Amino acid sequence: MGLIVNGKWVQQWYDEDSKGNFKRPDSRFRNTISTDSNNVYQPEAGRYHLYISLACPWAHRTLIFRNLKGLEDIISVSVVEPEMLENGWTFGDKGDPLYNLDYAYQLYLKADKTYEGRVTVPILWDKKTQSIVNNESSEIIRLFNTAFNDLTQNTDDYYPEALRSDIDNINDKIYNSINNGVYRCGFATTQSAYETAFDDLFENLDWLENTLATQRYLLDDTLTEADWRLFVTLIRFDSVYHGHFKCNRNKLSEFHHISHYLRELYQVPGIAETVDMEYIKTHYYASHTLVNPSLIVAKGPKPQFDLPHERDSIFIKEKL
Ligand SMILES: N[C@@H](CCC(=O)N[C@@H](CS)C(=O)NCC(=O)O)C(=O)O
Repeated sequence: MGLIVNGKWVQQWYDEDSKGNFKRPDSRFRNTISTDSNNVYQPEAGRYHLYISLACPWAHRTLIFRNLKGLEDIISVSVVEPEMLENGWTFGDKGDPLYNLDYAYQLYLKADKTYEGRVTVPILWDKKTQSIVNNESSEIIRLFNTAFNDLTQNTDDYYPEALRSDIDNINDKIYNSINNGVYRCGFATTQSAYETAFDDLFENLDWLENTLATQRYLLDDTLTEADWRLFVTLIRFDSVYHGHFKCNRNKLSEFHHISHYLRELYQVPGIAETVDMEYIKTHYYASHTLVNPSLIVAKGPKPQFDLPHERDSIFIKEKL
């Protein structure tokens, strides 16, 4: 674990404030892909490459959108090693498919030799200019949602115009309390920072359980980006966050409606293959040396996301 300082990789644990609250830094590469004539990054098949970790929930969002939007033949993808230790994300024996680099930080320096800061995934890379287009998942999924539609003819829209402000509002609520909330629990370094994050997380999971009792998705009957952003945290909850990050007031499987909602999303075509629970567990348990110094990977639980769900029957019945 570390960051780039003065063009060099330096080992360092995550940042926190004076009260022991975990601080996630802002992403630095924020370009877009569009047919705008003055935009450097045009939608082209084979031009872009996505570097991800299957463990990282933010990277997971981008892999999901690549599948949902039929971009598998347009944007290539590669997966870093599950463990993230002294050198940060590493490419391992398989190597970096583009430049045969060893570490993701070398890619950041290749894109910008003056880059300073954390080296995070996902990374959307441009093979043509040999630079990073964007390393912020919330923006990459929106690019994937529309930028390549003319190439794929896939016009499925997970951020429809009419729902944008509602999606943005719900994303903010869920990001702070749930997506980043589990990290605020796991990486807190004081009891009070942990307890504040924990209470906030479970208050919002209670709200979610009640919400999903009466509506199928976060934005009523429309499956949107907001659901996929939430999904990546829910799917990791019982296997990782409950134990490793001490989010243990309840298991997610004890929330009836959330569990059925989670199964429904998992069973959408193209999604199950984006989830590799053994890789996910290996990353968290065997990378966070401060949280789990033995690096022993928890053996359970056995995921049950393939079980039937009742979302069709409940919500169709309601509409009759
Ligand atoms: N805001 C970024 C966050 C990405 C992020 O924090 N990724 C984590 C993995 S889950 C990472 O690469 N961390 C490495 C580090 O901070 O050193 C996004 O959504 O893309």
